[in-house]
Amino acid sequence: MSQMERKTAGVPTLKRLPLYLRLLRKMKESGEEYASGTVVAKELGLDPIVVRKDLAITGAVGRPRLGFPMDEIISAIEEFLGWSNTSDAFLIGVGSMGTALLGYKGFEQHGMRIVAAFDNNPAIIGTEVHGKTVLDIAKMPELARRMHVQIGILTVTASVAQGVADKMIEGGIRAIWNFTPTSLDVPAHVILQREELASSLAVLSHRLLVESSNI
Ligand SMILES: NC(=O)c1ccc[n+]([C@@H]2O[C@H](COP(=O)([O-])OP(=O)(O)OC[C@H]3O[C@@H](n4cnc5c(N)ncnc54)[C@H](O)[C@@H]3O)[C@@H](O)[C@H]2O)c1
Repeated sequence: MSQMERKTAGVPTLKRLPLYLRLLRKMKESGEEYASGTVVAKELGLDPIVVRKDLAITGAVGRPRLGFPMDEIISAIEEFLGWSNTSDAFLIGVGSMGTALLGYKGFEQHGMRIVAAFDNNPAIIGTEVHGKTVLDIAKMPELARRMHVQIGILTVTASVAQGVADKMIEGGIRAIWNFTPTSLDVPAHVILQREELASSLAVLSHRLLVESSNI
């Protein structure tokens, strides 16, 4: 499929697809050969109509009364998310957050491999963190270019985030996963995804507050 033909989906659908994938991989492991939207919806506590629409957008075709052949639906979701080919990523800022992300082995199952980590602190450069030797940030743009790295994970101190993002872009990085609270200014061709634990916590705290006042 060419880039021009590729369908896109809304953010809520994109966020649900990994949940389906995790469940379907588990179902496959336990020997199931077909998956129906109804079963997926029931397992995940979602509306079956929503699940059916989400799965339809991946282009997978269900069989009457059986559902989707397991391998087909799994490949269709992986393909749709761009997870069928693993993309290389650089991580910049090997502090508490960066170290935690470097230690997470699950990213490869989700289409991303952290191939190198960088910092500017001489006490950190050259040390090994979760099996990766931390490199000097000064080498990052040149290495990104040479290795054709497309994804940059930004876990530096907030005040330097823009400058480091500029360096990523200089190195040809096209997608930045921004864990800092800094709003980045980037050219239109660069994809930004901001991760904010405080936003999720706000939802949790508010729901707890409402539930508590209703008891
Ligand atoms: N997204 C979230 O929900 C969330 C949660 C906690 C922290 N954060 C943010 O994540 C970032 C990292 O937090 P942390 O607790 O790991 O901080 P930290 O101080 O432990 O780590 C920051 C790292 O960035 C490095 N660094 C600083 N300037 C640099 C530069 N110019 N080039 C390369 N490396 C540089 C530092 O040497 C350090 O190793 C912060 O911006 C913080 O606000 C985000």
